[in-house]
Amino acid sequence: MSMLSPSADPYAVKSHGALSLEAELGFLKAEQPGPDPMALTPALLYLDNITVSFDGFRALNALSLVIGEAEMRAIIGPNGAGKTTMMDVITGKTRPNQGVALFAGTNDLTSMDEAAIAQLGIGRKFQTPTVFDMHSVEDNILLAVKADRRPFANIEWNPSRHERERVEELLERVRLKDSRHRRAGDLSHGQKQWLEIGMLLAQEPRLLLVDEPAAGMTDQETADTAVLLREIAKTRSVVVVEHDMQFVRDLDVKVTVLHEGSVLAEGPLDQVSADDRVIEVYLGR
Ligand SMILES: Nc1ncnc2c1ncn2[C@@H]1O[C@H](COP(=O)(O)OP(=O)(O)OP(=O)(O)O)[C@@H](O)[C@H]1O
Repeated sequence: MSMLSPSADPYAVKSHGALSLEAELGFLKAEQPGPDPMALTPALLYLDNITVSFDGFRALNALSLVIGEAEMRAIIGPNGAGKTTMMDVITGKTRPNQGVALFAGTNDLTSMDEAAIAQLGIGRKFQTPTVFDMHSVEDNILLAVKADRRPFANIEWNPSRHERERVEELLERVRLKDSRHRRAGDLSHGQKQWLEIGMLLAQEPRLLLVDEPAAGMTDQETADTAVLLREIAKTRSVVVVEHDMQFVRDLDVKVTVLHEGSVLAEGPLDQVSADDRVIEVYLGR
């Protein structure tokens, strides 16, 4: 069986869905020696040779990254490494100067606007939670369930049975069932983060981008968030940018280290944290 891998990915990702397109585009690489057990999923997100320049400064420099279906990946790296810029490219906020960004095989993210990319099923959670403080937890989730991505979706306020069931599922999933009647503004910081994750899940994203979820959380909330994201990643792909190394350890997933706009190292946390280059530019500081 043919194996594919982007130029900077040492892992052999089985990329069945994107095979013919990548072959057409000329990305077919040589046979890899053997499958990597951490990467036996079809590619959902495929970035290759992405460069973003701001007035000549390369915030991303020939960045390549592949995320599989239902894979969670942690992205770490020093300030200014390009983590936010990478998320901005994936969500269409920033256009790369060069490179390929494909989603689910055939969707060229570099030619789509932010709304169209969200519609494809890419959800983004920023560091600061944005929930409707004056509304109850339950109503926040219901509003998100109502914000159906399909055109001509029902805009009646009275929730249907299906919508009620969905709200229950989501409240359960993000551990907020007991807080359903509380004002969102009265939740703890960690609970607000979970509420926003629940609102994003209401949109059924195939890929969830999460920016520093553990920042400002208590130790218990941080540990619970790792469990929550691991549950979510059973059925969806998740990319988590994080500086909290204990949280990254709890996620227990493949880690990509960015530095100066490129991938510096990739692999299990124990492996990358023993890498001299990673220690020098990030962990050893
Ligand atoms: N709009 C912009 N104009 C000019 N330079 C920018 C712009 N956006 C980002 N940069 C620069 O690009 C580099 C990468 O920034 P980016 O925010 O992507 O890094 P980061 O890894 O997310 O950092 P942090 O961990 O601090 O959030 C930085 O040097 C930043 O100053």
